[in-house]
Amino acid sequence: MRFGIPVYPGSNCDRDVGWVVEKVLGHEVRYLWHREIDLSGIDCVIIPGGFSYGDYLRAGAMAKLSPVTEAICEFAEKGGLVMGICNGFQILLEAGLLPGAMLPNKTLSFICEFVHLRVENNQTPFTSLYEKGEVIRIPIAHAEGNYTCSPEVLKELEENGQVVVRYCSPEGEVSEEFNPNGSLNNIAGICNKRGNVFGLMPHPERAAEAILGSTDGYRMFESIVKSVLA
Ligand SMILES: NC(=O)CC[C@H](N)C(=O)O
Repeated sequence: MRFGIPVYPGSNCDRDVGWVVEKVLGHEVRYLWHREIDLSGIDCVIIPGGFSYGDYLRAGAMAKLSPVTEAICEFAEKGGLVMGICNGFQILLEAGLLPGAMLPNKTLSFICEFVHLRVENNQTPFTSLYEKGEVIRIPIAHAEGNYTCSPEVLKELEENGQVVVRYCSPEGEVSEEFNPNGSLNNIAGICNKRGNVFGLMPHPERAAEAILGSTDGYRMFESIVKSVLA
């Protein structure tokens, strides 16, 4: 299958995601410069992390206006699979493909560390190869990962199972102590109602090979392949 990876001025994880897709997963990649509008032949879009447009205004606020983002919105509208990692998640929020917004981390600092996540929903195309309730270890690296939304949206996210991964302790306990950035309800990643758009702050591509210290992120890529080729 073929993955599309948009590249905005300031993206910096595009090649990391491309490496995992091509060299580890063994599938095809097409890099999509931010002016690209043709997504034909692409089975899944992965919006990579980084600092698109220097994170000016707000992270993702300017990338929302790029031609490729409009094309990604149309792709998602048609049911195409879209995963946004870190800055990619921020762009999905700004573009309105996912509800809510990001605030600066509660620490008011950039955080780069391994965290634990509890898989809350394994009925998505991105998480089907995990167990429900499984605890995985994946790194975060961001300054604006403090997810927020209205009480109504939060209720809806929780009731619909749209909270896909949550920050937790190594044993799976969800509490303020194990919330690195202040995110509402320890939310680390959410999907849309339809389930074809998924955004998360942690970086699965940085936990996809043993040499990186964890392979827990790899099954997200494998889950996508399974759902597209099944
Ligand atoms: N690795 C990333 O994508 C993080 C950068 C992100 N723009 C931030 O909040 O700092």
